[in-house]
Amino acid sequence: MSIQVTNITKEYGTQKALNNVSFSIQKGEIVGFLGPNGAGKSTMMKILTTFLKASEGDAAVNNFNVSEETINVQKSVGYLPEHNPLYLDMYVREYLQFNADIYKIPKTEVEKVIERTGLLPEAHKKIEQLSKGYRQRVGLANALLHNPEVLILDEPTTGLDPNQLIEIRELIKNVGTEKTVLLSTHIMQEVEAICDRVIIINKGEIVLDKKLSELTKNKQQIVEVEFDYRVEEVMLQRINNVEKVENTAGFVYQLYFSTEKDMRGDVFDFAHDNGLKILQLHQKNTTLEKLFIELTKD
Ligand SMILES: Nc1ncnc2c1ncn2[C@@H]1O[C@H](COP(=O)(O)OP(=O)(O)OP(=O)(O)O)[C@@H](O)[C@H]1O
Repeated sequence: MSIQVTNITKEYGTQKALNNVSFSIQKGEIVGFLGPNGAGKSTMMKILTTFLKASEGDAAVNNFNVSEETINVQKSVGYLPEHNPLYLDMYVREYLQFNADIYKIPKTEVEKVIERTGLLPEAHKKIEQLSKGYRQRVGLANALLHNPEVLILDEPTTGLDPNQLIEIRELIKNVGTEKTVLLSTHIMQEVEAICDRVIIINKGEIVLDKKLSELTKNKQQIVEVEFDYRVEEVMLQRINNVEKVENTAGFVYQLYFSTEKDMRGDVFDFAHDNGLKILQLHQKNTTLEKLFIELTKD
């Protein structure tokens, strides 16, 4: 098992940030740790990376106990903290070489991670000159330097613009083909885009732990479609299995279906039969979003 958490409780004074939390993550899984602000995500990650001690319970990373075998845990884990601390006046390559020296990592590894994280064009720049997306890449490169088996990423895409977001997600997905990844986020689409499994935490307790493939088996489905022309909602209601139609903007419609069948083909046929052009068409899975709201509301 890559990560094993058993009945972890963490108290800050009288406040319980984590309450009897247990889960395990197998080698090679990419798991999204999803929860609203203050749910306890960072606290859990700090315990797994040995920065904090739990008040009660036990955890192991790569089969090393976090309170007894801290050095081995640190060797096994690459950690990107929420507020990625960087020495802004250092150059990218210099910063990574500096960290490699501290941990006695060969310089050749620095070049490997620079290449792997797409930092080559920026490696000669000062960190302060980099965009937020590239700074996150530096953080990720730093977390990968010692080639750890497990990556723990605390909100790695917060504050990134849509292009950077896609790039960093791709990078994480790529890295995740070889490593176990636990990443925290508030963003459901992120989990859907990157993860195999989702753990939702609310007020220090796990409220859901499921494979994404199990969630998508759900029968609810929304197809969002943009036509080149206005369409009467009663017309759209004629498409098979439509339960509800919403005109969300201009000629954009959300069609709610209650079936496992992928309905995009039927929407395409509808457009074709009615002489409409489709400007965009995609299927949205509402399950995770609905579950999140349901499970984390007060
Ligand atoms: N050092 C601390 N001292 C006291 N309380 C703390 C400390 N760190 C966190 N907390 C509290 O513990 C709870 C969980 O915080 P944590 O940072 O783990 O949540 P989170 O899910 O990571 O939130 P966010 O998404 O906002 O980063 C919060 O109520 C927070 O205020």
